[in-house]
Amino acid sequence: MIKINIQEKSFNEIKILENINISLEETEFLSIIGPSGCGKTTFLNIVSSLDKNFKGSIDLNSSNIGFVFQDSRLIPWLTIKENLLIISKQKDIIFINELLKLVNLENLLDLYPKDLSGGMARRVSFVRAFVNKPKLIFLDEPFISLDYPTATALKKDFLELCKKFNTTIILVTHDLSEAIYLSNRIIFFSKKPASIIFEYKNFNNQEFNLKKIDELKNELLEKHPHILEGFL
Ligand SMILES: Nc1ncnc2c1ncn2[C@@H]1O[C@H](COP(=O)(O)OP(=O)(O)OP(=O)(O)O)[C@@H](O)[C@H]1O
Repeated sequence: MIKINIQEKSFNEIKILENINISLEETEFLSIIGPSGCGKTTFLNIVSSLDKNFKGSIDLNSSNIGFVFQDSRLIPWLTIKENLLIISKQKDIIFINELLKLVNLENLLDLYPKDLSGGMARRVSFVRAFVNKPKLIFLDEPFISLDYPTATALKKDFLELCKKFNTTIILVTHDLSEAIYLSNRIIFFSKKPASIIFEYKNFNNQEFNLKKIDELKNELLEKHPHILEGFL
């Protein structure tokens, strides 16, 4: 069980987050959605212990965590193999090869990041998050600026990896359709100072079906129009 209790986070006496209490079961996939600038990245920085300057407490139940960011953050002078090995605690090239195979990247090991397309580099950054078999992965808008087919294929493969390794996920996104497709729980933040305004849980989104996702989205927005507060 992961326990997040953020009573308050401020920058220069401006309150950014308040009263955010979340308990997360293992293997849950939680999406956090909220208006631009409301404090989602600030939240992720606190929860992932990058930022310890806040009132409250975080209990992750594990220190083995992975990250995926908006950009790939691969080290340009290292090959893909070296980029993955450098963060691998076990230096386990067999496991890395297996991961790359799962996302159809097995032929890239000796290439450099500059040799990859943006979509392939982002794929590698997803693989990198799994290299140490983390209990928990944090993702900050990881599908942003990818074209639709590339993002869709990557989302499918990512869900497979999450299932295979029983990983708990916290994803920050602007995109409600993406959150509905990927997660089994969505928490909506208000505009700044962000607090939880709504939570949506256990919806049936097992298969990728655009029509179904749109229906769920429209139903949600019709029943709970206040979740759009701050977006408009
Ligand atoms: N280091 C900092 N010092 C001062 N203010 C900051 C700092 N980091 C973030 N902020 C402010 O905190 C607020 C929330 O920023 P944050 O990046 O967490 O929002 P966000 O919801 O992730 O935004 P976006 O959706 O645009 O990515 C913003 O007003 C931002 O200017």
